[in-house]
Order: sequence, then C-alpha cells, then structure tokens
Amino acid sequence: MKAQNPMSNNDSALAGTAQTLRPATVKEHTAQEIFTWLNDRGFDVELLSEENAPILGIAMDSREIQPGDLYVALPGAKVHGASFAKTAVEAGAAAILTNRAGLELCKDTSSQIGLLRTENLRGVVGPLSAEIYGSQPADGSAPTLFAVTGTNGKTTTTYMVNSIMQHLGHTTGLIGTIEILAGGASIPSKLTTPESTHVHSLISLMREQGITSMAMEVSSHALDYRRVDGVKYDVAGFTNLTQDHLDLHGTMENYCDSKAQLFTPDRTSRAVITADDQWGESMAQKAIDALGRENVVRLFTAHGNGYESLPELETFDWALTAVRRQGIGHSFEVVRGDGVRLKSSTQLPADFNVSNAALAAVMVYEAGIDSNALEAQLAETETLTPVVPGRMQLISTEPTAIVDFAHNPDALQRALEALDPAEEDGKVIVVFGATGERDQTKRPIMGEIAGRNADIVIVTDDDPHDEAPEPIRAEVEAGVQKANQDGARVQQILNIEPRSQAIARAIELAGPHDSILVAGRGHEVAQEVAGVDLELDDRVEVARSLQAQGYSVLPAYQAMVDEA
Ligand SMILES: CC(=O)N[C@H]1[C@@H](OP(=O)(O)OP(=O)(O)OC[C@H]2O[C@@H](n3ccc(=O)[nH]c3=O)[C@H](O)[C@@H]2O)O[C@H](CO)[C@@H](O)[C@@H]1O[C@H](C)C(=O)N[C@@H](C)C(=O)N[C@H](CCC(=O)O)C(=O)O
Ligand SMILES: Nc1ncnc2c1ncn2[C@@H]1O[C@H](COP(=O)(O)OP(=O)(O)OP(=O)(O)O)[C@@H](O)[C@H]1O
Repeated sequence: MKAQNPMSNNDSALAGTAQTLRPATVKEHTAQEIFTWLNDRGFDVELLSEENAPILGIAMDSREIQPGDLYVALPGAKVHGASFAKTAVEAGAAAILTNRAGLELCKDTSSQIGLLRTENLRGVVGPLSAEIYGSQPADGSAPTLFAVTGTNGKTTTTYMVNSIMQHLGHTTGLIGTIEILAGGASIPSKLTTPESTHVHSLISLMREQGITSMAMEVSSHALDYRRVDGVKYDVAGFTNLTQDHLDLHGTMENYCDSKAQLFTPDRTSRAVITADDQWGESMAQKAIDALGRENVVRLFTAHGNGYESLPELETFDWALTAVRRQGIGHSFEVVRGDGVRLKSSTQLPADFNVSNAALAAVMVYEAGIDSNALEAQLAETETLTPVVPGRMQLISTEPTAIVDFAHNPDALQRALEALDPAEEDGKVIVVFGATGERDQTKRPIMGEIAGRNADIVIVTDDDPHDEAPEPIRAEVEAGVQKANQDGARVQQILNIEPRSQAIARAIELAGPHDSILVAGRGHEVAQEVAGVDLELDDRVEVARSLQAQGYSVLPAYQAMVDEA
C-alpha cells in the first residue's frame, strides 16, 4: 500500500541531509509483510513478534529514526546497533530487524514492537530499502542510473557524465564525495557512497523531483558494506586501480575483487571498463565472466606512442586517440572498432582527465543515447569541462598554482607530471602530507614520488584524524629523503606545519615561471586534527599567499578570498 511519508513536506523536499531526507511517497508494510517479502526472495529470516504498526521507512542508525521506521540494528566494528534499540523505539521505530546477537541486546525493548531476525543484515537492507522507498519502479520512471568505481577519477567522471546528460537536456542528480546534487540543489554528503537506506531514499526523492539521469560514485567500501545492494545501474564504469585503502582490503587482489562486485548482473546492465593495464584487464575479465562479453565494453586510454597511434581494436571496443594539447587541456577522439568516432575536448588539465572524459563519453554512448545528439554535444568544449571542486583547480597562471585532491601514489605522480613547467628555468614545488589512520604504507611511497618529480618538496599535515601528525610527516619525509639519496630531482626538502604556513612558504619560494601543486585536500574546507575540525581551504590559502607576494589570482579565487 502506498503511504504519504508523515515527515515529508513538499515545500522543503530537499532541505536536509542524506541522513534525514525521505521521499514523499513510500510503500507501507507490516512486520508480517516484510517477513513474507524477504522470505519470498529466498532470504533466511524469522518473524519473532508481529505488531501491526505500519512501517513507513527504514534506518540503520538509531540517531536517524523517524516515526514508523524499521530499525535495522547491525553489528559494527565498535558497537552493536541493537544497544541503541531503546533510543530507536523512543524515536518512533515501528519494528526492529537484527541478528541473533542483537536479539539478546534488545530483549527489554523489543516486546513492544515488530521484531525480525536474519544473520544476513547487510544483504537484506538494500533490497528492503528499494521495496519500501520504491527507488526503481517497474514502470521505468526511475532516472537513468550511472555508477563509476575505481581508485581515482570517480568524482571527475561522474561530473562529466552529468555535464553530458545536462547538455542533452536531462535534469541530473549526483551522489559523491564532494556533494549530493539534485538538479540545482546541493545536499551535504558525509560518505562517497551513502548507506543503502540513504541511497534508495535519495534515488526515489530525485525521481519525485523530476530528475531523469543520475550519476553515482561507488567506493570499494560501499561494495564491501553492501551500500548499493538493490540498485540496478544502467551503465557502470571503471576508471583504474592503483594503491589505496589497503588498510581495509589488505592486498591489491582483494581490492580488485571488491570493485569487481559492481560489475555483476544484480548491480548493472552494462559495464565500461578502462583496461589500460593489468588491473584494468583483470577487471574486464571479471566483468565478462559475470555479465557476458556482449555487456562489457573495454576502453583503452593509455596514451603510448605520443598519443598518436590506435591500439588493436580487436582487443578493445573503444580507444582514445588523436589527443592534442589545446590550451591547458586537450582535444581528443574516442573511436570504436566499427568506425564510430566521438570527437571532443576538455579544458581540465592533466592527461588523466582525458581518460576520465573518454570514459564519461563512452558510458553515455553505451546507455543508448541518440548518437547524433551526443556527437553534437561532445563537439562543444564546455560539455566535458565541468567545474569539479578541488580537482586540478587552477588558481593562478603566473606562477601556475594548482589545488588538487591527489592523496594516493598514482594520483600524486600523475598530477605532478601534468604540471611540469614548459619553461626550462621553471621549478616544480609540491606541498602535501598523508592522512592519519588510513593506509600507512602509501606514505613513504608518496614521499618518493614527490622527490622524483619536484624540485622543492614541502611535507605538511593532511587530515591526521586521531593520529599524532609529526610521525606521519616523518614517514612521508623518509620517502622524499630516499629519493634524494638516490640522486632524484628534489633539491630542497622542508617539513612545515601548520598547512597554511607550508602553503605560504611554497608561494614565497616560487618565481613567476614555477609551478606549485598543493595536493591532498582539494575541495575540503575543514582539517580534522585530534577530533577537532579546523577551518582550512587550500584554494583560499593559496590565493591569499599569492596575493601577499603580489601575484594575481583568477577571478573566482579572488571572490573566495573576499568571502573568507
Ligand atoms: C570503516 C567503515 O566504513 N565503517 C562503517 C561501519 O562502521 P562500524 O562497523 O564501525 O559501525 P559502529 O560504529 O560499530 O556502529 C555499529 C552500528 O551501530 C549504529 N549506531 C551507532 C551509534 C549510535 O548511536 N547509534 C547507532 O545506531 C551504526 O549506525 C552502525 O550501524 O558501518 C557504519 C554503518 O553502516 C558506517 O557508517 C561506517 O562508515 C564510516 C562512517 C566511514 O567513515 N567509512 C569510510 C571509511 C568510507 O566508507 N569511505 C568510503 C570512501 C573511501 C574512499 O574512496 O576514500 C565512502 O564510500 O565514503
Ligand atoms: N583517471 C585518473 N587517474 C589517475 N589519477 C586521477 C584520475 N582522475 C583524477 N585523478 C587524480 O585523483 C584525484 C581525485 O580525483 P577524483 O576526485 O575525480 O577521484 P575519486 O576516485 O573520486 O577520488 P576519491 O574517492 O578519493 O574522492 C584528483 O584530484 C587527481 O589528482
């Protein structure tokens, strides 16, 4: 039965966060109906108390409960969600779904409400959210759904997909690291991929708001934690796989397997895999095994032979070719074996943005979009030049100062390669650090990359979180020192905190022909040190420091400094 969500108000349909927003219309169930629905789909579930209060929503955190919700109480790394059953009931939960361990914890509260048990809690919560919120109805009224996974390039590629779809006349939605967008409205985002309850409520909400196309970043955490279960994408794309998140996955093989879960029949109809290296090849093979050859498209974007030559088109379905420098970006073509040719360009700097643009163009093509209209839009440079906050953002041209989100080895390497100055006397200066608590093995590796690709390396703090910042900097610096001992490019190594002073020092050291990269934090506006969020926007710091040295900055950043 359809029900009006009591907490939803059309006037403020988009005022809230991913955690609080709900669609206006939901499908009402009793605990008994939830049990039958799950049972019919082969889930092993038990109904322990069948109170008939209507279930109107679903939440997996007691702090998010709205009246009528099913509270899914999950075991966690720190605590079992069932310890918060009392809070959930007080907030109006109509029923609780938990596992055996949870039943024990909520036995004092659960007698008053519907109670269900399964040992596969994360496995059921996505499909159940899809059922309650009606995120992808059978009538096909859901938006066209795109997903992008990979170590680097997810955010940029989703912005590019959306930009193409907007130029084709769609109203678009986006879920990703920087923000959640519903048409023109921005909804704050905590995670790259929200929890499954939020993913489904957001998709439904966007459908109600007239959004016809939506692009989502899907992290490997999301796939392991089953945050996109119950979502079926029209096209899912893969950018690349390089070292990151080994704290969660342990090995690159496990990391690859996590990402490969996106390319399975339950989750996507078609896959576009950038298959430039062994990990791309491996991902393509996993996708073919799961989806069948006819549903997997292999894209080649590695630019050997000076960008000029096409690889074997029997091996790859699409290939990037004819890449030429144009302004700070590139023009390029993506060609299919049968001769289909998409010509385009992007003004986002760096060769990796050409790969991201090629992937976005092919993903939209493979969604079955009218190819003539698509070709016409791709021919306009602005189509693949969206503003992507904090990704290769150019703050000034003299010196060249760029703020970028590179926070892992491959991204740092590629960002540094992209800003090597054309002038022979130009130096490259890099300011960066490493995140606390996350993958520690990448710290010296990133230091070494900086030492090999820059003349001046300034090691500073990223987000130390609850880890002591000084040892993190020391681990990064050890990598820079190693590069120095090996006779690499680096001439000067500095270790400076706080980050604002490191940025100011980099600009003081720069001449007009030099290039400065401030890497790691991109769009972020708060630095988390020992549980405290300190206000810090690299773009504002760079612009301020440039002005202090008498350099001019691009108008958008002048405005940011004025506002700050
Ligand atoms: C490492 C990780 O991903 N942890 C996830 C995991 O947390 P956990 O097992 O520690 O949960 P817990 O704190 O023990 O709590 C157990 C349960 O009790 C609930 N709870 C807890 C407290 C309370 O008062 N009430 C309540 O109901 C929690 O919602 C949870 O369901 O389960 C939680 C609930 O499902 C997630 O929110 C949490 O993500 C945290 C917030 C997180 O920061 N994740 C990051 C690392 C992440 O997922 N990042 C990726 C991107 C990575 C990248 O590419 O850079 C992302 O997609 O954002
Ligand atoms: N295709 C690519 N290959 C390698 N590096 C890239 C690529 N695209 C972007 N980068 C680099 O990675 C950084 C992050 O880019 P982006 O935000 O688009 O990726 P992401 O996968 O969403 O990352 P995250 O999940 O960490 O937010 C950029 O700032 C840039 O330095």
